[in-house]
Amino acid sequence: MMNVDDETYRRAGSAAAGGPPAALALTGVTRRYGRRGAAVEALRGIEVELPRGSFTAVMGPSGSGKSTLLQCAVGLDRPTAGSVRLGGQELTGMGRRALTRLRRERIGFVFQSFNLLPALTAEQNVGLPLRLAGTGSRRARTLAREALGRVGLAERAGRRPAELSGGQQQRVALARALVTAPEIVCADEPTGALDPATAEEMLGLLRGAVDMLGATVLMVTHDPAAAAHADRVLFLADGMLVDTYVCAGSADGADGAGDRSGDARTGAAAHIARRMRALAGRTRSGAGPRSGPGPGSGPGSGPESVGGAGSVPPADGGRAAAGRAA
Ligand SMILES: Nc1ncnc2c1ncn2[C@@H]1O[C@H](COP(=O)(O)OP(=O)(O)OP(=O)(O)O)[C@@H](O)[C@H]1O
Repeated sequence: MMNVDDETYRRAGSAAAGGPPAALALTGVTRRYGRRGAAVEALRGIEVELPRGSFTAVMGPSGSGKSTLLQCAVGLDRPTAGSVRLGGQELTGMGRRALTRLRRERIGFVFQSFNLLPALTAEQNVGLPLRLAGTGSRRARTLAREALGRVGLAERAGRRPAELSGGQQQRVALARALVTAPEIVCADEPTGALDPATAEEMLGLLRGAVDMLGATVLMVTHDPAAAAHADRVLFLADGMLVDTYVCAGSADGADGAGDRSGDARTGAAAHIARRMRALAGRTRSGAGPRSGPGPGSGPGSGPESVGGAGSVPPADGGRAAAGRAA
């Protein structure tokens, strides 16, 4: 395993390189909350592209901007500056209704707390996005059953959430996220409420959605073992993208490419955990979430970079690392 340059991601995802547009592209994304002296810069100049059919994890200390990044990426929040493109379409200028529709039809969501409707059966929950998009009930039912079959819950289609275990509920949520064949699946701590064995099952299903269905997954997690299932891990600190790690099992991992064994993942998880510890140490030692605009004191601007080849050179306030993750 190693931390390699993200050239492959740039090539695979960049419309500028003549290929199809990336599933998702963030350019110079900044999100500032509040005003003047009380302003918090939750994101500062994020540059990232997610190629189609890739699995990207986002990690970082508490308050580093992970949720804000996810929300800006899927049109739930609006960047203060910068561009967010889904399949080449710019989201930042879209109206609220158009964004709601786009999210419903083109983005799948999986949340830590499952977010299933308790009065509906598993099948009805999974079919709901289709029904909202105008699909007829019979067709929605067929597709929902297929999606439930893919997560191993065909037999539970008639159960309500309260009659399912936590892991089963999260599998229903994944089936619901995938049923519209979305351009991106956005997973916010999808294993946060699951025990380790159930979490592994869930991550295997997410990984399978990428490998078998060609889904593009963007997942926020605090868990290095979960992140190790991804192709690439982005590390945020103080609103900046300060490091990236390409997992061994990724087709792009130069060392151990394609090795998705448990051993490879364990090694990747240990490596990711070390980088997180380094980031947490740096954040504790003085670079909390920034107040007010301006470059300078983030973890990426310290005397040494965090973690290796994808890290931030000290002089540029983090923008170079952001560029490398594009
Ligand atoms: N609505 C808001 N108003 C003001 N500040 C906000 C708002 N949302 C987030 N922030 C601030 O932006 C920064 C980034 O927050 P964010 O929730 O994105 O971090 P995070 O990495 O997801 O944290 P955690 O791991 O604790 O969930 C924090 O300093 C937070 O306090």
